[in-house]
Amino acid sequence: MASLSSPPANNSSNSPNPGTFSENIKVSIRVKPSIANNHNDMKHRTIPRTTVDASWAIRDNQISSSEFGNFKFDHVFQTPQPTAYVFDTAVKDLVDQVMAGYNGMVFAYGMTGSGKTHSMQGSNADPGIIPLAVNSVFDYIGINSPPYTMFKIKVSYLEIYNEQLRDLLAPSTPADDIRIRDDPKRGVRAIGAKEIEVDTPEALLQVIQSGNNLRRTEGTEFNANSSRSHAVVQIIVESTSYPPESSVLPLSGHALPKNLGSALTRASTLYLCDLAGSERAASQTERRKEGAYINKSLLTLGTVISRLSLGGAASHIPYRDSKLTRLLQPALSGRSLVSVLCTVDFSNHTETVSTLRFAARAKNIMISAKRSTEDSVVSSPSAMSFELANANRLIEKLTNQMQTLKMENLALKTKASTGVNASANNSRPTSDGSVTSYTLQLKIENKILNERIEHLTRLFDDDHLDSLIGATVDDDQRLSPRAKDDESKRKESEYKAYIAQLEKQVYEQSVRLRTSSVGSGSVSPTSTFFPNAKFSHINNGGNNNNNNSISGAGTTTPGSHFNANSNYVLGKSPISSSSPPNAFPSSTQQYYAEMVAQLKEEVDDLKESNSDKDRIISKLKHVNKRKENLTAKPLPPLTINTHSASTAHIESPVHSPAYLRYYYASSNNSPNILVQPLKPAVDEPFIF
Ligand SMILES: Nc1ncnc2c1ncn2[C@@H]1O[C@H](COP(=O)(O)OP(=O)(O)OP(=O)(O)O)[C@@H](O)[C@H]1O
Repeated sequence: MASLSSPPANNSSNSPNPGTFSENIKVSIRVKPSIANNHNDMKHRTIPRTTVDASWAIRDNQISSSEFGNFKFDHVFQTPQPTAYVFDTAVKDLVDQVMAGYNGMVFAYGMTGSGKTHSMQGSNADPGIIPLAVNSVFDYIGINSPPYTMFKIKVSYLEIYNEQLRDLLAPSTPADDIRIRDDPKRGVRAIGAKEIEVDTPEALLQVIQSGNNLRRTEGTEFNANSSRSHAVVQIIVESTSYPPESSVLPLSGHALPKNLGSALTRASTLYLCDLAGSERAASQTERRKEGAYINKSLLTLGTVISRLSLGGAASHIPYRDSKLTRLLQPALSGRSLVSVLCTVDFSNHTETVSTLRFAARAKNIMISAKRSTEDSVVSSPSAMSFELANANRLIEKLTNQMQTLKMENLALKTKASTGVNASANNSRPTSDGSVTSYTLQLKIENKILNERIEHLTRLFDDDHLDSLIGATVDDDQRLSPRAKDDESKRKESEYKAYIAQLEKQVYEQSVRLRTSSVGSGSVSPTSTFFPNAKFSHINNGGNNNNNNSISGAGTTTPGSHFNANSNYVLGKSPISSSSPPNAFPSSTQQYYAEMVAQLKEEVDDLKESNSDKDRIISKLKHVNKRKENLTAKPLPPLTINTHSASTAHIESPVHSPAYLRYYYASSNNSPNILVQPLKPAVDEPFIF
């Protein structure tokens, strides 16, 4: 296996003697899941069958067949290992070594439909080696890079279609303008190909995606989405490492020295290739022509690999026989680290054997990778800004990771506590998930704000207010809350005064009864004597009845005094003038007592309605205050963690379930919102 003759690749040093990295090419096999494992996925029924009957066994990274023998590799991957596992096992170290100044190449090789594009490009659900390598590059810059090292990342993306080079980042560039030449600094490279500098993984992935969109794919008999070209992403890494004295760089706010003296610059390239698949003759002429070119370049690649595997014994390596081998020459020539991923589908034994033989030959190739290095004098001003940029990238990355973890954590908690069964798509954030989530968040925020405005408008609407207060005081007049309050208080004091008056009468009558004889003839109080009157005014002083007249039997007219023409009269004048003392029956005292009790009840009712009003008024004051607060300082936005068509998980700065319930439950169109308060007011999350 690999022997190291240099310090570990990520141990970047400023030693003038660059390390040499000697090892065999790393070769891995990835076995496409069988149709039996994918019976729901008809697109896997693409590989032509052969009649060879052989069964393959996999053990300890060795693939064996009784008919074709044993093949031993660095790794053999099978379902259900995802591409991330393949990457971590077979590619990640190589990417780190490229970051430390070595050239490196990863390519997928195999027959059509066996999973090269699946492995290299992948999908949102199962990202491929290319996007994983991109993230790894920036991880290195943010986390593993040595101090005082600046990185510049550039990318180019070329396609070789029918032996013609095509720039996927500048498709209008004529094929003839892109030439493969020896560059004294970077070795063999495509001159004229566009290189785009990027400083975030997102930007790099976007550039690659724009190239993918231009890549030629066609449906063939063997693969519904077959790559008809070889695609080569080149990530060019330029790094500058400052000498240890850089550590005396003044802190920000102070002037930097004019130059930092001698620094080491390195340039290395990571080649990521998704090759077109070897294939049998197609029925369409166009496909046949493409297939011929594909096969020819793969044949040359096979020959180059075969010759390289002979070591010093091979006299001539035919790099120039195809554009593919010429472009990959720097990576194949033994100076680069190489990891080959061969994809096989056991359902086609002939192609499987052919691929395994290619892989076995590649495994024999010994490489001796050299770390590029060059002394240079670098002036300083950008040093700190690079450090800052690197630190910012790290912060951004860690923040994103934290967000993802929070989302996953919340989704898991929610699932555990509510039994909500998130779909596979929801359980894993997708690359465009944040955009969708952000849009949803804005929509919901918008909805909440609109509803709050409506709610507050309703509360402040005079009609609504009157109906609220009118319901408790039974007042036809549409008064302001304050006027209604005053009115109610006034009535209460009238009642109290009247009760006092009645009590006084009762007292006087009882004194009189004690001192007078009781005559015949009685006046029976009836329930109509004092109906549940709604007194507006009670004559409580200064009138002709000497404060003692009151009448009942029927309703009183609001605002009127008690009517003297009533059926029953209680008062000094009539009693003293026309009735004998016995005009007051013994039951009268009891009656008065009942009347007093009844009036007390009414007073209590009034008090209660008063306190209802107080509550409403204080609520209105509270709402008013909140309205002012809201206008002055809107509530912090809710954070949506995960969502699906029907459920969104939100962290809310508001700790009131009732508040949230109000704002979400009022619309039928709103999704179910699962709210987890930041500082939970309740133990369990609640669902509206
Ligand atoms: N390991 C795997 N796991 C799941 N699906 C796979 C796997 N390998 C391949 N497939 C599926 O098989 C189909 C063909 O794969 P893919 O397009 O990657 O083949 P290819 O080798 O790139 O073919 P071509 O050379 O024609 O471009 C795709 O639908 C892909 O998703």
